[in-house]
Amino acid sequence: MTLRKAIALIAHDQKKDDLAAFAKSHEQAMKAFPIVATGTTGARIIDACPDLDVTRLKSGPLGGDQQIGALIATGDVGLVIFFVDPLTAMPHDVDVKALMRLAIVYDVPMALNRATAETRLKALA
Ligand SMILES: O=C(CO)COP(=O)(O)O
Repeated sequence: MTLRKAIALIAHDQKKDDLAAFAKSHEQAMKAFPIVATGTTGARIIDACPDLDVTRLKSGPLGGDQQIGALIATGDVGLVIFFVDPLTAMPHDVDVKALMRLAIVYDVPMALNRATAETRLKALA
């Protein structure tokens, strides 16, 4: 991991199109940061934004959310953008909750929808 803290990108399945479009429209701003992403989300971001420096972790249900939580705990993540699907039950809901908890514990900004993500990226620029 570089000295610059990473932006973590995560999206539930129903929100992956939205996050890929969001990343495309903010590619320039995000290019200055290493990106970490859960597995399937990361593949979508790499497709949409080939110039971004994306490290793909495990898929969310297989531990990817927890890996991002661990990176928060080690101080390697400076911003989490997580497009959450509020209408679908997830088998790994406890992992998502644990990730949110660590973002709170370590006071790392966590954008859970596009409107918040826009404000956070503007703040970074
Ligand atoms: O499930 C997720 C977040 O909880 C996202 O994982 P994927 O990016 O692998 O779909």
